Amino acid sequence: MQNFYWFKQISNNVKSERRLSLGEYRRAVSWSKYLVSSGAEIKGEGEEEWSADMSQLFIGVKFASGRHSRIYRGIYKQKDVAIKLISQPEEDENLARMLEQQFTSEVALLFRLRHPNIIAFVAACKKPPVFCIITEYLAGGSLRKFLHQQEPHSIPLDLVLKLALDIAHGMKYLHSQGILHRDLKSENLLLGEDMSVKVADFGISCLETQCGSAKGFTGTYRWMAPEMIKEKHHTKKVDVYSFGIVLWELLTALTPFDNMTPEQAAFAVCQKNARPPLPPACPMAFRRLINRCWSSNPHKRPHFDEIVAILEGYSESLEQDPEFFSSYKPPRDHTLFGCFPKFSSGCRSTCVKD
Ligand SMILES: Nc1ncnc2c1ncn2[C@@H]1O[C@H](COP(=O)(O)OP(=O)(O)OP(=O)(O)O)[C@@H](O)[C@H]1O
Repeated sequence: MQNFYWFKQISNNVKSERRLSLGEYRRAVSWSKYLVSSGAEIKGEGEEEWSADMSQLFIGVKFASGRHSRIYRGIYKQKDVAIKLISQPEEDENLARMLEQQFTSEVALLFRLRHPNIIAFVAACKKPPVFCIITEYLAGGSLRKFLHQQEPHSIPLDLVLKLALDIAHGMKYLHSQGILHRDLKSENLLLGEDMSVKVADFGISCLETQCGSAKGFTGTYRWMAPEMIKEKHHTKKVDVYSFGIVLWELLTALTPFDNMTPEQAAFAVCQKNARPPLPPACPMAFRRLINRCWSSNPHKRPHFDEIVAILEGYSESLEQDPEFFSSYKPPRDHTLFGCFPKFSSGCRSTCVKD
C-alpha cells in the first residue's frame, strides 16, 4: 500500500495525494465529478447487492485501457482490486446505450460466478455517464502480454498444459452455468502471481438462452468462430473454437493471422477455411485437440468437459513419462481427427478439411 501514489479518495473528494500532471489532474477530476456519490441516484434491479460502498474505494494509477474503458489499480475494503471505468460518450447515443447494456449484463453475470479460474467480482457502481466494475487485481497481467514477452517464441509444454487446463476448467464452469463468453482470447485471460489463469471480460457474454444472433457484434475476429463471423445462430461451441486459437497461441506465442487485418482474417476463416499454421514441432496430442476445437462444424468441436478430461489425461501421462509428448500415439479412431482420410492427401496444417 505504501508503494501507491493515490491521487483520489472518491468518498470525500480529496483531489490530490501526489503531484499530478495537468492532463492526469483533468482526467481524474472529470471521472470523480461523476463518481462522487450524490446520494440521490436511483438504484436498478439487484443493485443493492453489488453496489460499491464508495467510502471504501481508493483509486490508484491507470495501468491498462480497453476500447471504451480505463483500468485502474485500487484498494476496496483493504483488498487489492482492479477498477474498470467505462464512460458513455455524450455524442453517440447508440454507443452510450450499448455500453450501459454491456455493463448491466457483465455485472449480472460476474455477480453469480465463483470459481478459481474466473475473475472474482467485488462490487460495481452505476452513475451514468460513468460506470465502474471492481474485481480482484491480478498481478501477472494478460496471457497475451506474457506470451509476447517469451524469447524464443514458445513456452515449455508442461506450462502450456497447466495454463490450458486452468482456462478449460474456467470455461467448463462457465458453460455449466449456461453462460457463453463469446470473446475468449489471450488478452481476456489474466495471470495470478502463481501463474494461475483466470477468465475475464464478460462484456459481451450472454446466457445461452438469451444470446440471439451475433448481429452488430464487436468481438474479435482473429479468435471468432466462423458461425459468429457470419452472424448466424451460435452456441457454447463458439468458445471452444476460440479456445482452439488460444491453444495455438500457447504453443506459438504469436498473434493469430498477424499478416492479415482482422477483416482479412475473418474472410479467410469463413471463405477459405483457413486456420493459423501449426508449427511442425507441435506435438501430435495438441495438434489433434486443436484441430477438433477449431473445426468449422460446431458439432465436431468437443465440449469443455471432454477437453478437461483430455488435458487431465495428458497431464497424468506427462507425470508418469516426461517423454509423453514425443512418444504419444493417437487412438486409431480417425473420426476424432480434424482431417479425414478422404481429404488427407491435400490437407495442410493451415486448413481443416471437414
Ligand atoms: N482484474 C484485473 N487485473 C489485472 N489486469 C486487468 C484486470 N482487469 C483488466 N486488466 C487489464 O486490462 C485489460 C483490459 O481489460 P478488459 O478486457 O476487462 O477491458 P475492456 O474494456 O473489456 O476491453 P475491450 O473492450 O477492449 O476488450 C486486460 O487485457 C488486462 O491487461
